[in-house]
Amino acid sequence: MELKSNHASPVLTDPTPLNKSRLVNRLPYAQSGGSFSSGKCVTISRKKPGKLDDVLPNGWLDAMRSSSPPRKKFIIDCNVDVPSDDSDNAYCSWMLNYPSALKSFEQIARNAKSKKIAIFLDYDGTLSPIVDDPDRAFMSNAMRSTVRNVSKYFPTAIITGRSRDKVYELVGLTELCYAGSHGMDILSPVSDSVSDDHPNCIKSTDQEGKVLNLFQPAREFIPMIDEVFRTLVENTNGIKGAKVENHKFCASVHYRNVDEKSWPTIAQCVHDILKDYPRLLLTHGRKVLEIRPVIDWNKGKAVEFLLESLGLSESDDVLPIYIGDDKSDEDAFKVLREGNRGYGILVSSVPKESSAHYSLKDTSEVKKFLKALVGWKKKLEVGRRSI
Ligand SMILES: O=P(O)(O)OC[C@H]1O[C@H](O[C@H]2O[C@H](CO)[C@@H](O)[C@H](O)[C@H]2O)[C@H](O)[C@@H](O)[C@@H]1O
Repeated sequence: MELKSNHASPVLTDPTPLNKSRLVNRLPYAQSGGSFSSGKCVTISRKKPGKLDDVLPNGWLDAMRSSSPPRKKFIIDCNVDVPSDDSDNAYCSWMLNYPSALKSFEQIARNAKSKKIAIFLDYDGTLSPIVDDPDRAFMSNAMRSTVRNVSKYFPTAIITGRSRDKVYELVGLTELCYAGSHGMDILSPVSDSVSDDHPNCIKSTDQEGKVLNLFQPAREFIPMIDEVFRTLVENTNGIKGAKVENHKFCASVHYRNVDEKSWPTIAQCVHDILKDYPRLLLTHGRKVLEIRPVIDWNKGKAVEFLLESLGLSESDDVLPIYIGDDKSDEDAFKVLREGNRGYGILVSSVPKESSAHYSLKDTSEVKKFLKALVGWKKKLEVGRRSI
């Protein structure tokens, strides 16, 4: 499989040649999955959910079980108290590798002093706590006003797995840049550093009529995702608690509210779909299975693209800070760590392997950290003015 990693075309070239089975499929964007008898078109029946006739790949169910462990209530402070149980103990030793961004604030501020900070924020689990109903994952007004203040002092972007429209509806701040569908849908400032004749980049306007760049590297997948979304809705219809979301460039199947006994059925539905769409792949989020295009694009690439759009990619005096809680945020943490360019901050109340540099326990610590950044910057500016 050939991956083109430049901005111009991150799309993976079709991994399977056009074959007969593709011609007989009654879903226009699906491939294979049907039988072909010479010259005759055979209608493919969609499988009824629950028919476990194919073996799920190893690890699917384990990954589903381990995703999004319950949040831990903190009664201890690793720096002060003696850990009270094994899990506290494990968390405290994990924090030696991922120190608290709040407790390390002075150190972060020292390194940021002569640099331009750019802030990248994930939404679910970072700005709004994880809740059972994805449609009710509201951010508090206090968090909203904190993010608004952050954007007064630093270029700020939200990078989320949700659709761009949905996250804008939830955040509602015109001052920010938004990247939806894990970075596959970016609305960013028009900049000289992003070429005008970019095939995946068109001019668009925001809610206030401002001209912006709209970057959608998976544009050609919109009808395919739409088709997959409709099939998933149909096939998971009988599974109590299942919820399917269409994020335009990816689709999500939530199983947080599904009885664990039915998780194999959910997994099978998704597995069956993926067999018919070799240009789509599965990723695991927090109690959610996500189906997205096989393209060389992720939240890390989105950070790089946004830095470029903001005119911040070419200098050493830029310090990007990315805060996120999910597996998909790891791509962004990696970009920052590997390029030795900034700080990844993982939001987690349980130990997790991560490429982040620091950690915060939950959304309330995220708010404290963002407030601390604003307070520090304000002081710095007052200090500079009085010199
Ligand atoms: O990249 P993010 O902003 O973190 O978005 C990732 C997914 O977030 C949402 O699902 C998660 O949050 C829900 C609300 O708290 C929760 O019910 C669900 O279990 C979590 O997986 C969103 O609904 C997904 O579509 C995003 O992909």
